[in-house]
Amino acid sequence: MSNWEVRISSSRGVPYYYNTETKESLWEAPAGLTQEQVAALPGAKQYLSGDRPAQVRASHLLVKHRGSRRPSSWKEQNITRSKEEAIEILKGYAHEIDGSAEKFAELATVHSDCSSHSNGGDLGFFRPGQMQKPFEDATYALKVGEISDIISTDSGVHLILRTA
Ligand SMILES: O=C(N[C@H](Cc1nc2ccccc2[nH]1)C(=O)O)c1cc2ccccc2s1
Repeated sequence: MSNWEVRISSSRGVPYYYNTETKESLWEAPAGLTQEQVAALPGAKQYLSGDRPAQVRASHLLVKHRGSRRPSSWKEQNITRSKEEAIEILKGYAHEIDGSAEKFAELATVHSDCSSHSNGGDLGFFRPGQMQKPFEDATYALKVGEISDIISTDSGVHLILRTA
């Protein structure tokens, strides 16, 4: 079939159609595709059927490493730890947090390499397409009040607490 897939526009937070072969983008479904064919496109289930709540809210505790997109933070001008070290550090925090939302906010405030540390790690509400994909997927997979396993994005390694 065609090389079309459904993506989300991060600037508009709405779905669009992208042809991976021609690199063409369309706001509306490509002509010539039946309803069934559109529904079967990669990404259609996730972005077209609206099976994800419009927005979620989460806090996170980020530990950056030398491979992070921006290996610097309010805490440390030049972050040189390895990803493996960052994971070990985060495992220690996860153990200390032990499922407590209060402990999560406390440790995020002191230890998170994200500027959201100043608000207990709270990122506020966000919609599909606004945060890095692994972070978004991990958040949507959580129930409200649940804390994620360690997840990795281009920014570093995170623990996520879904709050809404
Ligand atoms: O991207 C941010 N901060 C980056 C680190 C980072 N990378 C992230 C990737 C996914 C989710 C949160 C993330 N925070 C930085 O400080 O280098 C954000 C900070 C804040 C603060 C308040 C609300 C949203 C955001 S998003």
